[in-house]
This record gives sequence, C-alpha cells and structure tokens, in this order.
Amino acid sequence: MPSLSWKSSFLHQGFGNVGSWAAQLLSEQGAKIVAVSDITGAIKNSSGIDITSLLNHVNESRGVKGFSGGDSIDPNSILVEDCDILIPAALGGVINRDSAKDIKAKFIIEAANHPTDPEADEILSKKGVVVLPDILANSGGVTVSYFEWVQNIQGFMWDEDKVNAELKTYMTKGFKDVKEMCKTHNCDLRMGAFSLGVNRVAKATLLRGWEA
Ligand SMILES: NC(=O)C1=CN([C@@H]2O[C@H](COP(=O)(O)OP(=O)(O)OC[C@H]3O[C@@H](n4cnc5c(N)ncnc54)[C@H](O)[C@@H]3O)[C@@H](O)[C@H]2O)C=CC1
Ligand SMILES: O=C(O)CCC(=O)C(=O)O
Repeated sequence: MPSLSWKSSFLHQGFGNVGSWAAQLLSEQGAKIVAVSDITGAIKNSSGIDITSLLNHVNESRGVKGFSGGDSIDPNSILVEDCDILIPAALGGVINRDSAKDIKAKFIIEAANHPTDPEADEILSKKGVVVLPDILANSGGVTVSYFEWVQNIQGFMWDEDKVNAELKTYMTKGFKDVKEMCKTHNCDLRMGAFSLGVNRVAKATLLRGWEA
C-alpha cells in the first residue's frame, strides 16, 4: 500500500461546507493543499495554498476564482493534477472511466457522496489507488446529526469538546471495523464498509423481529 502522512499533498474539488472544512483541518495538521476548485474556477500552488487567505477570499468573492495565492488552472483538469491525496468534495460521478485513468493521486478520500462510479473503481483498483469510500469518509456529519438526536431526546447538551471526543471514538472504531472486515474477506475498503453496514442493518432487523 502507498504511504501516507500529514505532509502529503492534497487536492480538493469543491470548497463548500465539506471541502473548506476538510482543507482547514488538514492544513492545521501541516498538510500541503496544492490545488482547490469550486464552481467559479480552480487554483494551484505547488508550494501549498494558504487556506486561511483562501477562506477570506472566498467569503469576499463568493468563490476561489481570482485568488492571488496561486495560479489559475482549468477546473476540468483538477482531478488529474499531481498530488498524493485527492479529495472530491463537490459532486457525484466525477471520477468515471474518462477521468480515472489519468488520476495521479495514490489515495482518494470520498468526501462527496458517490464521486466514483463502478467502472472507475475497477480502473483505480488496477492502478493500486486506495479509495476511502464515502460511506466511511464522510460519515462524520451524519454521526454528529445522530448525536444531536441523542441529546434532543434526553433534553441534554454536550459541549464541543465532548462532541469531538465522541466523534473520534465512533470514527476510529468504524475505521478499525471496516479494516477488519477487509482483512477477513480480502476485499477493498468500499466492499468492507458496505458489507459491514448491510450486516449490521440485517442483524438489527432480525433483532427487532422483522423477518424477510
Ligand atoms: N454538508 C454535509 O454535512 C455533508 C455533505 N456531503 C456531500 O459532500 C458534497 C459537498 O457537500 P457540501 O460541501 O455540503 O456542499 P456545498 O454546496 O457547501 O459545496 C459544494 C462545493 O462544490 C463546488 N462545486 C459545485 N459544482 C462544481 C463543479 N462542477 N466543479 C467544482 N466544484 C463544484 C461548489 O462551488 C462548492 O464549493 C456533496 O456530495 C454532499 O452530498 C457528505 C456528507 C456530509
Ligand atoms: O447533516 C447530516 O445529517 C449529514 C448530511 C450528509 O451526510 C450529506 O449531506 O450527505
């Protein structure tokens, strides 16, 4: 498996709720974000984009277009720029037969829902690209929505530190469980995550007394 560190270079398609927060949190850890795109355009800076300045620019200009801390590039080529880790955080279906063959990233973190279609999955697998699937990679949002529901029914309020600590516990366990599934069944992370999810739903359905 290719190696990964916080010093790896990242590339983001999409700089909305998901993409901009991912970029902020990664850059706080020392990650180098080398290209970012949104609906207005795309920018690249191989030395690393200053994410705080980019956020200020996006707040003022409503998009990454015109940001002076990088060179403007063709938004259509963003997915295939040089990088270690690609984060599609905009639309579904963008990693397809046409784009997959030219992707240079060694890892893809699916922040958007369903960014990779099945044909692309096969191409990426043959190239040795590791894909962290949407169902796992972007499940933090819906997990915190679950925490909100839990607090609401108890009439209780957690502070931010408590939310983050609980989230870390759930996400770390989720990742370990998926990895275990992959090891047991010799499958990729997407198959591992789906198998685990389907098994859990099936088990819960039986426990509730709903038989097929
Ligand atoms: N907001 C959330 O809590 C969660 C969102 N997601 C998924 O993440 C993805 C993004 O969601 P949000 O960030 O909430 O949406 P958003 O609307 O806040 O941001 C979308 C971003 O994608 C960009 N974009 C749109 N079309 C584009 C194009 N053709 N090329 C490049 N960039 C383009 C927009 O300019 C914007 O920066 C969606 O697939 C969503 O389903 C997944 C889990 C949680
Ligand atoms: O806020 C949530 O419940 C998560 C939303 C989500 O997962 C999504 O937009 O795909």
